[in-house]
Amino acid sequence: MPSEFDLIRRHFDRAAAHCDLAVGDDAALMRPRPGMQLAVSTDMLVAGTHFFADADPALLGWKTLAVNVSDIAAMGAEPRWALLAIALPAADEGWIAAFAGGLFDCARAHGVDLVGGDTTCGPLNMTVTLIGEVPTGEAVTRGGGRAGDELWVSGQPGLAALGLAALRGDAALAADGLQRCLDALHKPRPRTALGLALRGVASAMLDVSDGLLGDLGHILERSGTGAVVDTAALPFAALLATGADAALARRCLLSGGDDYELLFAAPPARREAVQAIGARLGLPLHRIGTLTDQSGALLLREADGTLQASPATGYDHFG
Ligand SMILES: Nc1ncnc2c1ncn2[C@@H]1O[C@H](COP(=O)(O)OP(=O)(O)OP(=O)(O)O)[C@@H](O)[C@H]1O
Ligand SMILES: Cc1ncc(C[n+]2csc(CCOP(=O)(O)O)c2C)c(N)n1
Ligand SMILES: [Mg+2]
Repeated sequence: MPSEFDLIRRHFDRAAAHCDLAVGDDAALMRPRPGMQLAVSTDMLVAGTHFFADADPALLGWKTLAVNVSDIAAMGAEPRWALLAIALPAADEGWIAAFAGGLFDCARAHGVDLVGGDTTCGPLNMTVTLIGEVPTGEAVTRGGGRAGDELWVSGQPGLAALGLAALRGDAALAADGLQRCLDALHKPRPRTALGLALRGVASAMLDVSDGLLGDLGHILERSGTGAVVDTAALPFAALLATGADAALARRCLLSGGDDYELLFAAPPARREAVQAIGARLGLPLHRIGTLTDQSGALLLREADGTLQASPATGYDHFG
């Protein structure tokens, strides 16, 4: 049976590109580049709550890091250093090797060093702490939105929630649609390049983890604004193309969660700049509404022009 230290050495100790001291000592040593602020975030994944216990370990490794990279991207920061705290029910080396493979794939794709962590025996869960860098004063927070700013969302929110609904037997999807939804659920692609490009363009930003309307509520709260969301501008077509029925597609897109898309506000004068960023990155950016001066009020404008108030509720672990 491998020891805790065998596991760390074999699976989690890899060359780190931009740190003075990584895995193996009591603490890691990193130097932020001059003129940079640190952006620090942590996110935990728990078996049964965030994933099914029999999930593919390589995909789980990817997602464990990706959901944290997404938070750093949402600040307009560059992800740099990660710490991984993991509890494992057993020293299953095949499982751990596959998990580490997926995690390091994501680390390589986003320029992240794994610099430390903690490995214990216990119910399966993992927590990554991710440290990023952003030029001092340039981070994009949730609180900079102003009435009149336009609201945008990247990519295709709703796919992951549809995938989860399918796994639970609550949605019957066409085979290729199901594949696309499961890929979104299991392998989120954090929008790092978009987050960086939106520095100096977006007035407020966050990543959508708990559902579009619920997370929009955080921007409204921190920015002291309201919002009108045009449901006709939301990207339903790709969800309907999976074979999902319209009511489920709407529920998944508006409040499903697990999207890891960026939701941001930008002044109308920056509309062309936003569109140019989307074109350069080959990433659809949807202009889905406007911030208003009615603090906290979230309204949905339907295709026929009618306005209806909507609660800004999203995924709630205790709700
Ligand atoms: N136990 C805690 N102690 C201190 N701060 C916390 C704690 N839990 C959450 N926070 C802070 O509360 C804020 C909101 O946390 P939350 O986890 O909802 O972030 P999020 O980015 O909206 O969601 P996600 O967890 O999906 O990334 C963050 O600033 C986070 O650091
Ligand atoms: C097995 C299983 N059950 C439910 C979900 C959905 N889910 C869990 S937590 C969460 C919000 C983000 O969490 P947090 O705010 O903790 O980052 C979502 C959308 C899933 N992916 N797998
Ligand atoms: Mg977040």
